[in-house]
Amino acid sequence: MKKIGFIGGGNMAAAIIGGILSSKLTAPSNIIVSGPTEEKLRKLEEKLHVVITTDNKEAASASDILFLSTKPAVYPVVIKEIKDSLRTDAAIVSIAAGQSIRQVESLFESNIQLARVMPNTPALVGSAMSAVSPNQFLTEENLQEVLSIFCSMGKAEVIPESMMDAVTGVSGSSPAFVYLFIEAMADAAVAEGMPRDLAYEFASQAVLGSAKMVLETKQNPGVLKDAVCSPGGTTIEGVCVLERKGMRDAVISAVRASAEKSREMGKDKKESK
Ligand SMILES: NC(=O)C1=CN([C@@H]2O[C@H](COP(=O)(O)OP(=O)(O)OC[C@H]3O[C@@H](n4cnc5c(N)ncnc54)[C@H](O)[C@@H]3O)[C@@H](O)[C@H]2O)C=CC1
Ligand SMILES: O=C(O)[C@@H]1CCC=N1
Repeated sequence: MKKIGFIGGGNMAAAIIGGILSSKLTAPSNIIVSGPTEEKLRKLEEKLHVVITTDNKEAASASDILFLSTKPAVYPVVIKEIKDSLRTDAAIVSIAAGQSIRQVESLFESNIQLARVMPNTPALVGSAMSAVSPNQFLTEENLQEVLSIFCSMGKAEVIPESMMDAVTGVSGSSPAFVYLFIEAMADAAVAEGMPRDLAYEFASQAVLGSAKMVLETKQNPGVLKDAVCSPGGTTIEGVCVLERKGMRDAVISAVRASAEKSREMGKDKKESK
């Protein structure tokens, strides 16, 4: 069984590990996580029963598939630390926003097998949307391994790297936008007298069901929207308010701002000067 390592055991690593374990892709004993804070790692160990270490090199040398799951700013430090400890055929999975394949390759200073991936936190509940871009050295076998990991926790598509900034906005960051939407809908229901827990259940199930309608009926969202708006009814009143308040413009601007930030982070330092 392949060993899977994580350099950095934060939110996204925990979501991916949770996804891998719930789908029973591998046993917790085949997963090793490294990080600087022993106390934080102990919590992961207690919850997920994975192997932990404060030594990044130990995690790197033990792994066939190694996730770089620290913040992008820490990449230069951790890559310098681990680059001489990699297994010969190891595949590196970089999940950092805005870190291009070229940037990561140049930090390793060798022909590493690399997949740039943008997952999202719904991995934890088996509903991730992940995008995978392989570099030229990633073998077909390792690409399939990486895809099987991300398919075990939701959907995954191989995409050209040029689409990665758009992906970062539309699926990497967008869960936060959707949570804002759910929270706001629930606040409104509470204001109308609904208990808070019931309000979250109703708002979340409505979002889940609507998303399933788009995915499963494959109808245009505009057609599905029209079917909810009875003539002279309740829904069109709400739709008119959202249009007046610029909801579409706000959402488009938010997704594009995330994509733009990713693009900016991906520029080489000398390019951005
Ligand atoms: N949170 C999300 O929804 C998503 C995050 N990502 C990417 O995942 C990466 C991690 O993001 P989060 O989990 O949100 O951040 P986080 O802050 O929760 O996790 C980062 C982890 O790295 C650890 N770390 C810091 N310095 C380290 C070092 N020198 N060696 C080893 N570990 C170190 C920290 O202790 C922390 O546990 C980022 O690159 C981000 O762009 C990608 C897609 C979605
Ligand atoms: O906020 C971030 O930078 C990360 C990447 C996508 C989602 N979270």
